Amino acid sequence: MTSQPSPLGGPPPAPDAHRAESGEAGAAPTKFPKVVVMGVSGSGKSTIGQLLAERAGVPFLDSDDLHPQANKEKMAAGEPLDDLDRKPWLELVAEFLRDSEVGMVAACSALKHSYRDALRIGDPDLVFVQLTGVRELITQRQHDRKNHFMPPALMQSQFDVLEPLRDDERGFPVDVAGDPDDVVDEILRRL
Ligand SMILES: Nc1ncnc2c1ncn2[C@@H]1O[C@H](COP(=O)(O)OP(=O)(O)OP(=O)(O)O)[C@@H](O)[C@H]1O
Ligand SMILES: O=C(O)[C@H](O)[C@@H](O)[C@H](O)[C@H](O)CO
Repeated sequence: MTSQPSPLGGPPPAPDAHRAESGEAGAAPTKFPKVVVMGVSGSGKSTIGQLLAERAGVPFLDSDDLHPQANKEKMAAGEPLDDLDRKPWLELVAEFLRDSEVGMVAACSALKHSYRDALRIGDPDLVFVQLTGVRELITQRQHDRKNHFMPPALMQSQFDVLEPLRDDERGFPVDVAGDPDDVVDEILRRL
């Protein structure tokens, strides 16, 4: 990972920024983990991921920025990505996760178990926050969003491909019906 401009955004690294909120006074600060905010298109990965990173004081990576141009063009043309399209992209995201010396938040669809396995190569302790919600709500939000390469016609394939988190995967689902600040409050409580 040398020639690519860094898509890592957010404030400077602050490894101790996330402190135990309910711990006793003087409790040791907890180190913020590497977190992947995952889910189908329109579930709010970019919105929630960015806000979570801001509130935790850690860098944010939007994995959409790492898609090869060919992937973006394929989606824009109404064709869903397949495993082969996603493989090099997931490897790149895993590299960013591996190379970060501090906790961070990445927004990445990570729809299948095998994709999450590929990301865990970057950090075996990754925590996945799966954004969930009623399909109509997510589809509506995705539809209402402007200026994005992902066409609403691909929503069906996103839900078809999604394999929800299994019990043996570190992480938890979070409902996205509420406003973004409330969703992030819940994530911070549960991390
Ligand atoms: N909790 C929320 N409440 C209201 N609107 C939301 C919420 N979360 C996201 N949105 C809106 O829904 C739309 C989709 O959100 P966003 O772009 O963050 O999703 P995404 O999962 O990153 O999508 P994609 O993977 O296609 O980039 C945006 O217009 C965003 O402002
Ligand atoms: O795995 C995938 O199919 C892709 O990552 C998509 O989820 C898009 O990147 C995203 O939704 C578009 O914004």
